[in-house]
Amino acid sequence: MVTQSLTDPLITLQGVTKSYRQPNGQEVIILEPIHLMLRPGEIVALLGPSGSGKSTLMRMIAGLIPPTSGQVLYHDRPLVGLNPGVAIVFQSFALYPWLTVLENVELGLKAKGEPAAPRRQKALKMIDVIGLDGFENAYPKELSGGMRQRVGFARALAVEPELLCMDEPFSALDVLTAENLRFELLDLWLERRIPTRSILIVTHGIEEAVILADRIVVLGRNPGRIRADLPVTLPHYRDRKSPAFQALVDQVYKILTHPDLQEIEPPAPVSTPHEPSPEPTKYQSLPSVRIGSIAGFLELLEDRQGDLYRLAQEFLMEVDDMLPIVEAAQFLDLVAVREGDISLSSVGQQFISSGIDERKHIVRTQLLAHIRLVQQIYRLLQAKRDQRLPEELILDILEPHFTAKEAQRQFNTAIDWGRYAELYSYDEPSGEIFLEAATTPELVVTNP
Ligand SMILES: Nc1ncnc2c1ncn2[C@@H]1O[C@H](COP(=O)(O)OP(=O)(O)OP(=O)(O)O)[C@@H](O)[C@H]1O
Repeated sequence: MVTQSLTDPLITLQGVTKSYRQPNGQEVIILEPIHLMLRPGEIVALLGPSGSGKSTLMRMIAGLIPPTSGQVLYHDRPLVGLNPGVAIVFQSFALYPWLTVLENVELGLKAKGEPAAPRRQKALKMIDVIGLDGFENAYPKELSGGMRQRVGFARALAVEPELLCMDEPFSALDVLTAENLRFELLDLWLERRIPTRSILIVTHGIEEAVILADRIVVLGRNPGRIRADLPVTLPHYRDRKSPAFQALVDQVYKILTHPDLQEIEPPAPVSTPHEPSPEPTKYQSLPSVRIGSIAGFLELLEDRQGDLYRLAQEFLMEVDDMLPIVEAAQFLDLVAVREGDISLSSVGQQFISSGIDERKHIVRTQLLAHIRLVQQIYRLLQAKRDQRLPEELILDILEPHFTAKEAQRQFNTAIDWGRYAELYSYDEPSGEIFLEAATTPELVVTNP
C-alpha cells in the first residue's frame, strides 16, 4: 500500500492548457499553461472574472474534460478519465426531479458500483450530517433552494471524495440561505465531520473566498491564467469587519480591478517542460456593459469616492455586477482606480457635468483613443468606398482571439458603444455596419 504524507499533493496541474477549435477551424486558447497544486487540509478558492476559465479548470481536475496539453496528476499519477477522488457540487443543484432525496443522494454511490445495503446506509448517514433528516422521501420540487443544495452536498459527500469541488454552490441561493449554508459547511469541515481532505470552490464572491479559503487563486482572462495565489492565514471564524479581513478583500479587489497588474506571487512552477506562452491577444476584452450604465455609475461616484468594496456594499451590488462597469469606465479613462480606491478622472468629471451631446462627443474621443476594436471598425469603414462593412468581416477578425460566443459579445459591445458615440451604425437585418454621415472625428490612437 502506498502511504501518503499529509503534504503530498492530491492534485498537481503541470502546464495544463485548454483550447477549443472554432467551427471555422481556428483554435482559441481558454487557459494558458497552469501550474497548481492542491494539498490535503486546504480550502482553495478559484476567483476570477467571467470567462477566465474557472469552471474549465475545475472540470479538468474532475476529469470531465481532458486538457489540451499538460497533465493533471492525482496522487502524482497522470489522470485518465474521471477523477475517482473528486465529487462536484453544482450551482444549479443538478438533482433528478423524479427521484427522492434519498435516491438522489444514492446516485453517486450507485455510479461507483456500491451494493444496495451499504449504499443506503452511507446515503442516510450523509443526509443526517447535512441536515436533511426527515426529508429522505421528499422530492426536489417540495424543497426550498437551500434544502435542494443540501441534497447536492449530501450526494457529493456520500461518495467520500478526497477533493470536494464546488462550482459557485451558493450563488443560486438568497443571501441569508447562502450565508447559513456556507457556515454550516465550514463547521462540518473544521470539525472534520465530512469525509473530504480538500475543497476547491469556484466563486465570484471575494468575501466568500476570504471567509472560507486557506488560499485564493485569482485567474485573469483572455487567455485564462493564474494572476495571484494568496494564502489566507486568518483564523476561522473570520470577522468580516476586522482590518485584516478588509485588507485582504481590498487586495483581491485591487488585483481584479487591475487586469494589467503584473502577476502577484506567481505559483512555483512544477518541474516539467512546458509549452511557450501563446502570443498575447491584441484586443482588449471589452466587458458587456452599456454606456448608459457607465454613465449612471459615474453619476453615483460624483459625490463619493473611495473604496470600491465599500461602494459595492453601499449600492448593494454584487462584485460580478460592479467590476465590469468599473473595467469599462477604466478602459475609457473615465475613472482611476488605485489601491482599490476609485475616483472620477478629469474626463469622467467633465462627462458627468455635460449634456447628452457633449457626453457623446467625449465617448467618441475616448473610444477612438483607447478601444482597439472600435478604432479598427471605424478605420475599415473609412477605407471602404461605400462606407459599409458586413459584420462577418469583424467576427472573422475577432474569432482567432476569442471563442465564437465571446467574439459575438465583443462585437455587440463595440457596436453598442460606437452607436452611442454616433461613430457608426448597424443595420441588424442586413448585418451591415455603416458610417454615420455627419461624423468625421480625428482618429487619435494611443496604446490601449
Ligand atoms: N465547450 C466549449 N467550447 C468552446 N468554448 C468554451 C467551451 N467551454 C467553455 N468555453 C469558453 O471558455 C471560456 C471559459 O469558460 P469558463 O466557463 O471556464 O469560465 P468561468 O471563469 O467559469 O466563467 P463564469 O464565471 O462566467 O462561469 C469562456 O469564454 C467560454 O465561452
